[in-house]
Amino acid sequence: DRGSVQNLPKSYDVEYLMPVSLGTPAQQLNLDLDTGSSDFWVFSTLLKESMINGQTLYDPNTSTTSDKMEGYTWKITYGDESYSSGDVYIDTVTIGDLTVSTQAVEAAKVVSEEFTADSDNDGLVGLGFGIINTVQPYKQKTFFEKAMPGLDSPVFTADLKAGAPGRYNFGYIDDDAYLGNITYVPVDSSDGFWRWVSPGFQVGSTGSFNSTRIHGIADTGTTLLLLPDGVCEAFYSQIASAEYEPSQGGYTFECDDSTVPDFYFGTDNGQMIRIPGSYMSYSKTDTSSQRCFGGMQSDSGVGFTIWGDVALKAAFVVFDQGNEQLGWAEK
Ligand SMILES: O[C@H]1CN[C@@H](c2nc(-c3ccc(C(F)(F)F)cc3)no2)C1
Repeated sequence: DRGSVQNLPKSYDVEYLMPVSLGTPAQQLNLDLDTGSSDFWVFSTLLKESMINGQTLYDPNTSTTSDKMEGYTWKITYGDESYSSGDVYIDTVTIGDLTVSTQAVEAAKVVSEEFTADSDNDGLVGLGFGIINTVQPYKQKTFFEKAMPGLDSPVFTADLKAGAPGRYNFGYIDDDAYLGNITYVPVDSSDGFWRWVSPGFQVGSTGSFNSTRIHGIADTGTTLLLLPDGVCEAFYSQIASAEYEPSQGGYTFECDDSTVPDFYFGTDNGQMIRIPGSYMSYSKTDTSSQRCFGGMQSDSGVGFTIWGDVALKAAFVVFDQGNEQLGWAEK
């Protein structure tokens, strides 16, 4: 079996949403696929009105295939301190023609103000590893873990694009979606993340390769590229107008600065992925100024590197759960 679904970036590629069908008759919601968490949760009719702001709600009571998991609850907090919690139902879920008939659907009863404010986002599909699922008393499998046994191949792929629709595929690798070869690196899933080690980085096409092992996770749900301070300093030192502005929350530079270099990160045996300099001007810091917030920022607040959308949208990425490895290819 296999599936394929288009993903759509929101403005500034802050997050990528995909259509998902839940229940019978099908209820279609737009969800955020997040490889950095492992809960499948949705805005639902269990929410108070004050927490809803245009989102599409999953209504378990009108689905003829839903069953409430009595006594089961969930509560999750994300990297930006946003959170949600609620009850759990079993129902059928279809993503890109791939159906899981008994998915644990976590129906929100409470969401934080950040989720309420994000009116396009109807919930998250966590495709990290199930050991970090938050459902109590017994954790539940991710959509991919439920689908995996029936798939042609135990993989899903992420093809995120800058300011354009991309695609998530399940169960197969589309050889027309990338250039050259896919380089695989081992994944340590013990903390539930897609954690891998990059051998180093290079700033600019003429820069030297810096061999320094960078431990981090591939996280489709994080917008930016969060890297060790030394790497950020090496990159921003090459940009004439770059400043570290704690008041703005990190590195900024003039949006029209023509000295912004490309950034390359190593995967394995000499392969590097090139992130175009244009991906590094994330957003205007405020309406008046012509300064942009950098797409690369320090990971010091997190404790490990996060290869978020700024990096992932430069590559074709294979999340190979069957073999616990990540595949990287140029595109
Ligand atoms: O926790 C880590 C796991 N992956 C990262 C992640 N963060 C979110 C998120 C999405 C939407 C919102 C909100 F809508 F603005 F509230 C907040 C956080 N989704 O994945 C961070």
